[in-house]
Parts: sequence; structure tokens; C-alpha cells
Amino acid sequence: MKKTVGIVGARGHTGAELIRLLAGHPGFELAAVSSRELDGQRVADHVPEYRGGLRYRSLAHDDLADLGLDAWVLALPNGKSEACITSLAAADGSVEPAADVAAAPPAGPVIVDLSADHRFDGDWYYGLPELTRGGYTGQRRIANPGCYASAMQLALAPMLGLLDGPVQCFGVSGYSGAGTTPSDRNDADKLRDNLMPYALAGHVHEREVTRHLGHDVEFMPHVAPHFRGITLTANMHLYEPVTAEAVEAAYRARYEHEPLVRVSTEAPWVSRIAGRHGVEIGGFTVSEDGRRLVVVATLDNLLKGAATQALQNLNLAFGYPEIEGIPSDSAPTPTL
Ligand SMILES: NC(=O)C1=CN([C@@H]2O[C@H](COP(=O)(O)OP(=O)(O)OC[C@H]3O[C@@H](n4cnc5c(N)ncnc54)[C@H](OP(=O)(O)O)[C@@H]3O)[C@@H](O)[C@H]2O)C=CC1
Ligand SMILES: CC(=O)N[C@@H](CCC(=O)OP(=O)(O)O)C(=O)O
Repeated sequence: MKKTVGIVGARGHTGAELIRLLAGHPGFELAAVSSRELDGQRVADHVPEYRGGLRYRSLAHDDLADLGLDAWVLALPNGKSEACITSLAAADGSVEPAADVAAAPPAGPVIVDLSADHRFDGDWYYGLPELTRGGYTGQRRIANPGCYASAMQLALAPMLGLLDGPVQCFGVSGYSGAGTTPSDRNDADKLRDNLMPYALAGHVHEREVTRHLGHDVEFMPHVAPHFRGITLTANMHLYEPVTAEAVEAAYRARYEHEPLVRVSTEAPWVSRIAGRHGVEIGGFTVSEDGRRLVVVATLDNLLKGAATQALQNLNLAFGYPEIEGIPSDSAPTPTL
């Protein structure tokens, strides 16, 4: 029998991508989609890939538990997840926060939170599958990593043992990364012919990567006029000299069996990652003395940076193959 999944925040950019993915998944049934703004409207009218009769509903937090679904994905802005979680936890009888979720997992639905609210919470499993799946022990509370944070961690992980001092990461995101709530960072007029720097020290993803990789990063984000896709350029100082060839070989070996990670000799281009589900890492460039390495990663912030990763995590939680329902990147690019 299919597992039932609901999405809170389903009107948003990431929610819409998740609807598309769940619509094509053989083991999940999209059973509820919550949006205040689209209340009563047919999902199929907004997301053509979904062909069922489901309508958006403006669900009160207390309604969520009554639906008895197997899983909920929270695609809400940062700081808005707690009321949903409290309501789901109260109904399933668990006490939040659980002292040791892995040892005594609360009954009730699996919750995948796309926001930053639980990425620093040791009671939640931090789900960046390529790096953390070994630590999954059946937790039913899953924090989905940030989009830049996913690119940074996948770009840096193979070099962790050689890093000498903080890594500098220069990030450029398409403006869908800023969500749908109007701001300078998703204002088409202000972004035209522009590259907008913001949060140049202390961005939440800087802290997220530092925490989960256990190594300091210094992150400088920017937003650009394109809609989707991130370029992340990482500057690493190393204890020992390396060659570009040896580094590339190390990345290829590390990610050899990862279907969603592609290693390329050339630096990847963001224009080629839009609408694709994986991450590309390449452009391995080494300074003359061999002790400075630059690596470039690209991913689609709405897919591997959010919805695709959420589906990997749902698959893991329900025992499906990790990339079940994730289209091959050779498939045509979807539109939004
Ligand atoms: N965009 C991206 O690239 C990425 C986003 N994320 C994270 O995922 C989450 C969702 O992002 P994204 O889809 O871009 O966001 P959007 O702004 O596009 O969508 C937010 C959704 O939440 C609902 N919503 C907004 N405010 C509230 C509120 N106060 N209470 C309840 N519901 C609300 C909206 O629907 P309605 O108003 O109709 O109820 C909408 O469906 C965020 O936490 C974001 O940080 C993570 C990785 C990448
Ligand atoms: C361009 C832009 O504004 N991007 C967002 C990142 C989106 C994301 O990954 O969301 P979380 O904050 O939930 O991690 C930002 O910098 O806040």
C-alpha cells in the first residue's frame, strides 16, 4: 500500500517541486496540500504534472494530526514549523523534544522539515544522504539541509582531512532561493543586470556547514537575476601540496557510487543544472605551490537543494531505494 504524504507550505517554490516529484513516485500518495492563499483551488491547475483531484486546503495546525498521514513535509518559511510539529507530536503521544529520538522514536508521522529550524537540533536526523545516511537509525524527525549548505558540504567533504584553516565559499543563487515572500532578493527590477551580495558573514548556512562538517567555512552569498540554480566556488588552503589530477581522482573515487553526484574536469555551469536533480562538482584548480585548491559545485536549489533531497530522505525513512521516484538527469528539464 502506498504511504500517504502531506505538504504544508505547498504553494511555495519547493512545495511545488515536491508535488511534481510525489506525483510520479510509485510508493507515495500525495494526500493533503496546505496553502492559505490557494485554499480550495485544484492542485492540477497549478502543477500540471499532478493529475489527481486533490485541492489545496488552508489547514489549521490542529487539523494535521487528524488526517492520520504517514508523513508530512514542512515547506514553510524559517521559524514557522514549530506549531505543526507540536500538533503532530501531541496527537501521536510523543513528548517534544524527545530525549533520544533514535533510541525511542515517537510514533506518528515522519516529518521532513525543509526550513533551517531543526538543522542544529541533535534530536533530529540531518539528512544530506551522500554524507549522513550512515547515521540514519530510523529517526522520524528529519531536517533537510539548506541549498547552499548542500553544495558546500558536497564540494568540501573529500578534502576534509587536508584543510588548513577556514574555507572561503563564494555562492551565487538564483532568486527562487529567496522564496515567494517579496524582498529585494526576489525583486526582478532590483535584480536586473545586478548581482546582489547579502549576509556576507554569519549566514545560517555558514553556521550549518561549520557545524555538520566540523570545519570552519566563511561564506559570502549573492543572488543573481536567473531563477534557479546555485554556483558555489570554494577556496581551500591545504596542509600538503596536491595536483589537480590527484584531487579530481579523489573526488571521482569518493562519489563513484553516488547517482546524484557528477564529477567533471571542467567547472560546471549553473545554466546547465537548472531543473536537474543532482549536483555537479568540478573545475579543480591548484595554485603554483599546490597548497591552494579551488573547486566549483552547482546544484538546483529547488531540487537537490530542497525537494529532491527531501524525497531521498522520505525514501530512506520508508525503506524505498534512495533515488526511487527521482527522474534521471537526462530527462527533459521541467518548467516552473
Ligand atoms: N527556495 C529554496 O531554494 C529553498 C528553500 N528552503 C527552505 O524551504 C522552505 C520553503 O521555501 P520556499 O518554497 O522557497 O518558500 P516560499 O516562500 O516559496 O513558500 C512558503 C510557503 O509557506 C506558506 N507560508 C508562508 N508564510 C506562512 C506562515 N506565516 N504560516 C504558514 N504558512 C506560510 C506559503 O503558502 P500560503 O501563504 O499560501 O499558506 C507558501 O506555500 C523555507 O524554509 C526555505 O528556507 C530550503 C532550501 C532551498
Ligand atoms: C537567495 C536566497 O535568499 N537564498 C536563501 C537560502 C534558501 C535556503 O536554502 O533556505 P534555508 O534558509 O531554509 O536554508 C537565503 O540565503 O536565505
